[in-house]
Amino acid sequence: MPSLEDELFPSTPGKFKIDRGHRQFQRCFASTSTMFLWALFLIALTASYLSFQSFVHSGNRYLTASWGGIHWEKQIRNSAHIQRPAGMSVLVTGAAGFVGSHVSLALKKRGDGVVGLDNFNNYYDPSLKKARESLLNRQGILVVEGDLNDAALLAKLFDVVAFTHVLHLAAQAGVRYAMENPGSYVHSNVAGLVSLLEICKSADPQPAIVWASSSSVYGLNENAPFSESDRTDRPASLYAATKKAGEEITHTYNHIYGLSITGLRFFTVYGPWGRPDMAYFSFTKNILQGKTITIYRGKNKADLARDFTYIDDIVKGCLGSLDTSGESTGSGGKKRGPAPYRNFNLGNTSPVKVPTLVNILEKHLRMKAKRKIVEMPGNGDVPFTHANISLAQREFGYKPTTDLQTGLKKFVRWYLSYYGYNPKDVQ
Ligand SMILES: O=C(O)[C@H]1O[C@H](OP(=O)(O)OP(=O)(O)OC[C@H]2O[C@@H](n3ccc(=O)[nH]c3=O)[C@H](O)[C@@H]2O)[C@H](O)[C@@H](O)[C@H]1O
Repeated sequence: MPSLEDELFPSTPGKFKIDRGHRQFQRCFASTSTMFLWALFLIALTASYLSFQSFVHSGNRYLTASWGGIHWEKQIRNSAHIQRPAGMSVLVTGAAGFVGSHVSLALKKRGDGVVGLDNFNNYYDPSLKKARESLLNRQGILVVEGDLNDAALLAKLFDVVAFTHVLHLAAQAGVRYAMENPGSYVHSNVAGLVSLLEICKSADPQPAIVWASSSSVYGLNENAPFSESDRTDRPASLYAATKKAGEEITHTYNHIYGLSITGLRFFTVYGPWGRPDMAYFSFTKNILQGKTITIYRGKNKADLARDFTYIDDIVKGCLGSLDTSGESTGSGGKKRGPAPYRNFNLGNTSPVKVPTLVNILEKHLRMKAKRKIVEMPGNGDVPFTHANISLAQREFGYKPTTDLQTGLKKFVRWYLSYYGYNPKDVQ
């Protein structure tokens, strides 16, 4: 009997004498088999294509990802290592940021384990973030470069370390920038927050979460000082709206999954290693460079005022919140009982007018500012902020101790040394 190959491509046509019926049967059989072979061939081809694609995809991840591997995991474990009895291992998001770097150092200093996460974006000079990272590295704190929205990275971090706490400070900050780049607020403050909470809720054990909300949630509230029980449903900027959304989103995760949540409403935090986009920082830079500074003024020529809060006081507030956070009750995505849900004001309780802030800077810099006073543009600013801190005082003894004069003096000293000014030339 001829082979199928012979039948398809006979070497000597007419070699075989086959009767009609038999020939028809053979043709039919041959075409079915051919189709079968082609089908097999196509399936094999598709399978190889798909596995090649998946190889390329995963290969790319391993080639481009800045994380992963045995050495990396060892570094993470070392960084998270707890060195005091009953200490905590904390994942600090935004660790290369202003507040994040200060709190990370304070945690490490008292013997807690710290792993940082930061995307080092260029909202402001990333070299300042890198300089803060170097400080952290010198104290044995690793800062992983990555975004909150990278679920695979977050999951991996929780695979490697059973974090007891997450201090979530990574965010798109800045009130006025929200009009320029609204998407970045949604990306970090809403999508990024949910991405982080998804991992935390599934973790076993679940960590307790302390995160940065903002005084801006009070928006158009006119009760002074601002209390946690005041209305927060009239935000004046998209930034404020995303922080308010964060408070609602975290409430949901507390309610459904038993995550312990503490939101901290920071009031205009300032100090050494601060954020260049903030007024006290950019005023300092411009005064030193002899440039004009723009000072906003409210309705009826009323000066704007802020409850400026010094970084060391904020650090104490963060530590107090972490220490009293209580435990999450769920595990692996299942709630086992009610967990704490808290929001606290962390302010200074003594608002200062913006022109007074400028007077203080002039005194420390021994230079006169060139002032331009303009009416507050409708860009999300609120006329004043003022914190009532009695709740945080009661819960964890929060008591700010640095006034604006003292705090700005420390900031100016840091600024001059960091940017290489000779203080004698300035002061
Ligand atoms: O507590 C918060 O939750 C927020 O605090 C901070 O916001 P703000 O209180 O707006 O601080 P900041 O920009 O320093 O402006 C201070 C004052 O200077 C005025 N201001 C500002 C710029 C300028 O050129 N001129 C001017 O008069 C301005 O009108 C204002 O009156 C954080 O940036 C924010 O991320 C968030 O954390």
